[in-house]
Amino acid sequence: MIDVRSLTKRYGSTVAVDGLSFEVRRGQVTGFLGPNGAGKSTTMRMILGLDRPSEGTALIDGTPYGELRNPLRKVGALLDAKAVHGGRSARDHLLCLAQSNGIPASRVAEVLALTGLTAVARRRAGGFSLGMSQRLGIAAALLGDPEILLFDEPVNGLDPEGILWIRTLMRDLAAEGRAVFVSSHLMSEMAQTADHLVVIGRGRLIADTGVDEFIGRSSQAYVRVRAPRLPELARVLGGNGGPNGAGTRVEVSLHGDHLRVTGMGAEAVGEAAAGAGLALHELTPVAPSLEAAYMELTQDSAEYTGARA
Ligand SMILES: Nc1ncnc2c1ncn2[C@@H]1O[C@H](COP(=O)(O)OP(=O)(O)OP(=O)(O)O)[C@@H](O)[C@H]1O
Repeated sequence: MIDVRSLTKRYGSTVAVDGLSFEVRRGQVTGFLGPNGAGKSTTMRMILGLDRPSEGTALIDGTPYGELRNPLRKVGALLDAKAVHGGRSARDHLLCLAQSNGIPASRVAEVLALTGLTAVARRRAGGFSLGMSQRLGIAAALLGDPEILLFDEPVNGLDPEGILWIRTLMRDLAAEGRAVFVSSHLMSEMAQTADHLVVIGRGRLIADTGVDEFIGRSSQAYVRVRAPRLPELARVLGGNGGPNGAGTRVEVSLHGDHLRVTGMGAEAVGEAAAGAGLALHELTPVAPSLEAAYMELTQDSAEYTGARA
């Protein structure tokens, strides 16, 4: 697990990261979202011991990265795909990394195969396309078979096939029980990949929430519910009413044969119905625009925003 506590980083008068606290757990993909300049890369660099925090801590299973005995076996990271010695072949680059980290050379062929690079393994990494470089960066991250993985904007500049590949890989790694922490400034991308979201703006935490709750909390999203005993269900949900745990008002309105519920996620609606012994015929989370939910949340915290028309 990654445990970030009151993490702060100042560069002169710039506060890049401001009292950030969150956890990244095993078995799920945690999306790290924020507008450009929000402090995502700086946070990742501090987790990896590449930058020293001004205040606070970032621990890997209770230990700072710099004190891990076999860091590559514990944590794999892709920060900058182009940060590879261009003159070496992909295979030599990985062999070198394996050797200096006490990882058996046989693992190199495995990660080359995993990332689809076997056929180009003897080619110079300097001549690789961005997509191939990303794959090589990911191969390096996987070399030590680590339990924890960090990817900084891994799909930047990739074609749809590359994006799908990375998305599937991250899901598979989480399904194997690893902690996957991946940054992005695009909500749409994370919505399809992440289980959990840590959203920051101007270095501060804005939301630390499951993807479903995040969508449910947006004012634009609602849950569509059909049930044989609609009026009763409306009373139960409305009666839950008032501000819910997240501080949002629950609103229930009747639209023909169904209810629209805002301020409550589908899971909560289902459980409230079950608690009251009411059957459901449909329970559909409707998110008109995830991007809009994200914009709504981060608009005040974007460092660089264009002038509004
Ligand atoms: N070495 C540095 N010296 C001075 N300021 C820095 C340094 N590194 C980052 N910053 C500043 O810290 C803030 C956060 O930057 P960071 O790169 O962490 O954001 P980010 O969320 O990763 O953004 P992006 O999506 O654009 O990469 C920005 O204002 C940036 O200009």
